[in-house]
Amino acid sequence: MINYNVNELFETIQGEGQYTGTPSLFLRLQGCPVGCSWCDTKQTWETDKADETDLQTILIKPADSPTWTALTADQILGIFKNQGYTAKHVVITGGEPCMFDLVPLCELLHNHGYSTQIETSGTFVIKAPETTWVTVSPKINMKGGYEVLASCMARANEIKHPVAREVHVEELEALLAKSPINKNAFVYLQPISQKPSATQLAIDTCIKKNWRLSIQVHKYIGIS
Ligand SMILES: C[S@@+](CC[C@H](N)C(=O)[O-])C[C@H]1O[C@@H](n2cnc3c(N)ncnc32)[C@H](O)[C@@H]1O
Ligand SMILES: Nc1nc2[nH]cc(C(=O)O)c2c(=O)[nH]1
Ligand code: SF4
Ligand SMILES: [Mg+2]
Repeated sequence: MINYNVNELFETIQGEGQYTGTPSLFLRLQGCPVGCSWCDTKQTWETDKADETDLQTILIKPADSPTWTALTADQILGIFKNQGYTAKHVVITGGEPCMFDLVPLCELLHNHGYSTQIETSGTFVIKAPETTWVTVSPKINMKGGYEVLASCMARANEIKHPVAREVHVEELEALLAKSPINKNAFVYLQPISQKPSATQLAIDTCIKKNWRLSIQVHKYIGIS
């Protein structure tokens, strides 16, 4: 049975991409080797045995921390059912969730009436059912290898690319030119860290390219 290392589990409103505004159960998995300099969840990078804790500590986490607990798919479903949550959309993020085989977890959730979405960097093979909504935020020139990234791009329901400078737009254009995406997939630009110059770049480029804008709504309204 697969153990998923869980950093956080909470109910909120999806703040990014196509599902923005959707009440969602967030499952943040521990571990990511990619190392983006601007990453807003650096507390998830290392899976240190000394940071292993119990479920109650994870459920009441008051602030970002590297603590995690190992849970099976059945335990995660049990928590979703027993916590009094109303959201029926589950967002699996991290860290890098595709370090885990997400098929058994997503299938179990689908069988119990939940929809699922994963947020991934495109640096690991995506192991999730066909009906899982896949958000790929491609980590270009990072560890992982091009073949994996290309297969993730082809699988994506949406591409969501963080930008702060023109070079980030150019690297996405270069990737899209050599790496086909689904004809129904959406392309989003997301300003890095709410910087006004990044937001302006994203606005201007989205209008020019007919792409979509994803601002991290949760950060503007001060929710997790
Ligand atoms: C924290 S990552 C976790 C999932 C996965 N590792 C990934 O990168 O997609 C979730 C999303 O937040 C984005 N992100 C991370 N730090 C950001 C920042 N400072 N500003 C804007 N977006 C950020 C990522 O690119 C990704 O789309
Ligand atoms: N509200 C909210 N929406 C989000 N969308 C993607 C997030 C992430 O950290 O992956 C995130 C998050 O941390 N909070
Ligand atoms: S891949 Fe995702 S979690 Fe990993 S460092 Fe980059 S933004 Fe952070
Ligand atoms: Mg976040």
